Amino acid sequence: MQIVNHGVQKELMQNMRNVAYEFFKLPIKEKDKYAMLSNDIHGYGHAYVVSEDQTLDWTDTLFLLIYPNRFRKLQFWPRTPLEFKEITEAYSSEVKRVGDELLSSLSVIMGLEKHVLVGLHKEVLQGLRVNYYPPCNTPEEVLGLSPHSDSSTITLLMQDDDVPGLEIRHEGNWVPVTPIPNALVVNVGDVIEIWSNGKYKSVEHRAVTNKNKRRTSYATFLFPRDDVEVEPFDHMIDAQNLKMYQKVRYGDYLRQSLKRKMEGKAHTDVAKIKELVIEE
Ligand SMILES: O=C(O)CCC(=O)C(=O)O
Ligand SMILES: [Fe+2]
Repeated sequence: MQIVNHGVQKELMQNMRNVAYEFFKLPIKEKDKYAMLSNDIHGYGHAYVVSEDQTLDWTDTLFLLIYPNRFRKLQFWPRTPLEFKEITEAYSSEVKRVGDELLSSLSVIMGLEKHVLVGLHKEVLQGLRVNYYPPCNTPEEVLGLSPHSDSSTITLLMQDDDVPGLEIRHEGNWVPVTPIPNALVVNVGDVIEIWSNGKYKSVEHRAVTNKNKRRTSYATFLFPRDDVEVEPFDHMIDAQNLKMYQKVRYGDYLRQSLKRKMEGKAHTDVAKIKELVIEE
């Protein structure tokens, strides 16, 4: 879904776009000062290696853990432009407010008290991934971001207003998510899929490239702490809806799925119960 009237000021959204673009415009040498280390998720990085033919996705990314504050690794936060930190903090705190509200509503929709879902995270972790897709001469030959679902609980995504690119898989087809100016796109992530025993499916999506225009997207992921054990809620399981997912430690699940990222939803197999024994 896309949400509007979320209360995040459009000036703040635009400032976030501006500082991110200032960063991606820097020479590679400057950006590489924040380069992601091979065993880490923080910092500036290039695309994931995707398909068997080793095609790279047409994107540069910057990933930062924002909350809880103690998880920040400030050495990976761009110092150019100067306002980057301040604006990223202001933007993220606003998105956090909207995210908390969404988690409360989801909790109620899933038949739980308002605060239960947030509580189950132990702490809600919030990460920001900025994806920068330069214009691409051959958009039919390369993807911006290969098909995947997010390993988060939910994702709140800001798109550029004037350049489409995001597509979701619906009934076997790729359907563009046409940007609504200043809306936030909300994706159901894998954690909701597991908790709901598959009733609310994480959405498979991808980003395509554009021949003439650059595009940037800003994905805020909300997810549980590593030590949280995620499994379907008892009240979502019955004789008609057998338990489809086994208990997984979230940290293990996340690491597994980052390794296999971008093969559609293949990484969710880690949590799926392989053989369902149906008792008469
Ligand atoms: O660029 C987009 O719209 C999609 C980004 C995305 O799916 C992600 O960062 O997980
Ligand atoms: Fe995504």
